[in-house]
Amino acid sequence: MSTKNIPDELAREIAVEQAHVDRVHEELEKAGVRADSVQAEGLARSQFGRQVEVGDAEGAALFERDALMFHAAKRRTALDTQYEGLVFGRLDIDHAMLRASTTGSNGDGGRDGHRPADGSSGEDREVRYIGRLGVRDDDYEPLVIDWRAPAASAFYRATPTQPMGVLRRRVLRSRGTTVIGIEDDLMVPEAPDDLVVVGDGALMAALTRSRGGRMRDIVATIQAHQDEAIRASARGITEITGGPGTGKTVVALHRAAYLLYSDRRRFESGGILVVGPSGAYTAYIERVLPSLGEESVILRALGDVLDVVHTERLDPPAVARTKGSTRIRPLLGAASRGRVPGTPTEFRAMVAGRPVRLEARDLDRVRSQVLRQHQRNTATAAAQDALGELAWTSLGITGDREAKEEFLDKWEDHLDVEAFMQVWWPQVDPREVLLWLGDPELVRRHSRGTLRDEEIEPLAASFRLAAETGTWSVADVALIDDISARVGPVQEAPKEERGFYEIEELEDLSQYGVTEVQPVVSAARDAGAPLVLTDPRDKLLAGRIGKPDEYAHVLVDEAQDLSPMQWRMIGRRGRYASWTVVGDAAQASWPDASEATAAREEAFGSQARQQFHMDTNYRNAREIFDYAAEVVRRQVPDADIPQAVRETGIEPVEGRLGPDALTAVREAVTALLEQVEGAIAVITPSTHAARLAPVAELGEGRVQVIDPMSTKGLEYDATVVVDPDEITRESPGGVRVLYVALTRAAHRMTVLT
Ligand SMILES: Nc1ncnc2c1ncn2[C@@H]1O[C@H](COP(=O)(O)OP(=O)(O)OP(=O)(O)O)[C@@H](O)[C@H]1O
Repeated sequence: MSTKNIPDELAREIAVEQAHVDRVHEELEKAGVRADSVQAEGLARSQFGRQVEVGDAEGAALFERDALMFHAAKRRTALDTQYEGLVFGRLDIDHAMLRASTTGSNGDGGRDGHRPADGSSGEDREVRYIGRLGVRDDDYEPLVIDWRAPAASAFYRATPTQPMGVLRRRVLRSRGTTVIGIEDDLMVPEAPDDLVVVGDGALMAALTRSRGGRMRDIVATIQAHQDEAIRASARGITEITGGPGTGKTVVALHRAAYLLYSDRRRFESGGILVVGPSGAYTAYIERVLPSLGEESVILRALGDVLDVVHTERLDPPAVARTKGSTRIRPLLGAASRGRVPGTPTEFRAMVAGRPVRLEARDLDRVRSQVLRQHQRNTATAAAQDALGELAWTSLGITGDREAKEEFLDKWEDHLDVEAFMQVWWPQVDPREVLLWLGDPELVRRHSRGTLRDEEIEPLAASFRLAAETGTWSVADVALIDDISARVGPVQEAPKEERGFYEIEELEDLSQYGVTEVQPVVSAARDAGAPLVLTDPRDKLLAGRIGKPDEYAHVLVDEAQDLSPMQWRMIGRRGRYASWTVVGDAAQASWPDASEATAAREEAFGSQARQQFHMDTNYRNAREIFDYAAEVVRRQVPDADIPQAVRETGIEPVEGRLGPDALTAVREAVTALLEQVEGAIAVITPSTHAARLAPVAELGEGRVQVIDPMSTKGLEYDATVVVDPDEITRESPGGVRVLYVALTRAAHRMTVLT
């Protein structure tokens, strides 16, 4: 075996790998040119009709190639945007060893690479390169194998105890198309003489690097137990649990890429939805899938699940708790079924020569009866029919079938009836229902004892705040979705319905007891044009809420934080989906675990489960994680505590905030800016947030001042955790939220008490 890290040897090895990487890029260039010409040719054919007769078989082959080339080109655009190498791994396999082993045969996927080109010996030896996508040469020989292909699995699964025929696993580090480093792991006790071993191991190199503002993929260093979760069956519910920093998020994202590879037809057309806690989180992870060549996954924060509402605003914890609990559902149900404020309480007209008079009680009865069977927004015709029946009954005529039919026929076409229906049964936007609930009396009446007295006024006040500020809160989004499922999608008013005569009719509504008419579909929403809305009400009601999109796979991260109402919202999008669910109970901010579990079970249905538990912390230096674990263990004795693998010898620094918090934090940040190269977060409770904001100006964009809840799922090179006691006090999740804050730093942490 050769000696480690001799510069000449490393340079020689890099040159060998560079030669192969160059060849791959040449091939990819050729494929790009072919793709362009195929695209141009396809365009010419579609423009001039099918002038060239192509035999069926040839046509099919051409189509296949078109698709392949197009796909390669599409992926290449994704790859161009990031600098990590296309080829990142190499396996040196000994097939004789593989045959001799009794345990190592699974998952090898057969011979799929090529003979060593670098002078290494042996008939049984094979070299396989692993990359972000598969590339073949003109003879269809694989130059690189897609990391998700079965033939690549040994790259992730081989270990010294189960080498799967692998002698050496090599990770190539590249910048653009240039190989800049090599990290080898030997799978056998002694490497054959021709196999040089360099580097200190790829994982440690990856973990010690500095953290920027975006999560990076881990395709070159996926660990065996992570690979099992990534490649697990696409069916049913896959649960990934584990403590902080154990790679749950990054593993789940690689799983999404794997699912697309393994069943592209199903998952690309059916769609994959990834839901995370906040906009900061989706911005943090948004590069991972494109860097793996996948762009078709939809990322949504909990405040962005509906197409027309985008919000980051959080309610005060107590209000968020009321809104998140299913105890609010009776209120939403009653409000959605109730009388639309401002609509008529009486109907009077002459129909078929007979005077009809219906009172509030009659109208309420018809409304309840229709809404027992229909969604309000699609039940206009049913309501008009039911009202006609009641109108007939109210006349007290019995046994005259012909007269009844004549009456109902007239009823159907009557202009007064039509005009009445327009105002009595308007299309109801689910968001308007919430605005009605700004009235505490209405909340009290409709909630029928399911809400506590002290919950009612703060809840109503939160809807009034929405109306004043023109912003919904994150918890409101699930309520809007719930009401939407009850009232049904708002039907776009067909243009002819707003004919001239109707406008005239609508003008004289006082005879129906209507005092004020508000157009339910506002002009701004009707036009569909991008408008800058300044009126708070217009802002709240912008866009039209349609039916929820459904997906083939739903991935929920930080699942422990979803409220029961949020589970219901996500469940509506995954009724026929398989799921990947990622979470850690010890980091939960939602206080009522059992209610959330019930809602989550309902969303999953009876699908089969598979569970994967991650127990190695790859994020935090051991010293930092020990500090955090100590804090959480005291109050959450059953917390799922992982093992941190990386020691730095640098303990967290404890200091005092003192009377001048800004100076103390500024000093801490200034010191950290010297010590780390990447991102730094000042994690502060809201009490200090405004005062500490100026610290963000230090360090040219490297420093962020952020609240503890918003750091969910994120990580930094270093953190300053401000006033941990206050973080615990102000967060609904208490010490669990402090635990989140204390586990965000990879390399250094300062805690100011
Ligand atoms: N196999 C690996 N190779 C390199 N880095 C890894 C590996 N697994 C995890 N990591 C890194 O560990 C860090 C933590 O990963 P991730 O954010 O996915 O953890 P998590 O379990 O979701 O954490 P939390 O629950 O605290 O949000 C990331 O920087 C990730 O890239």
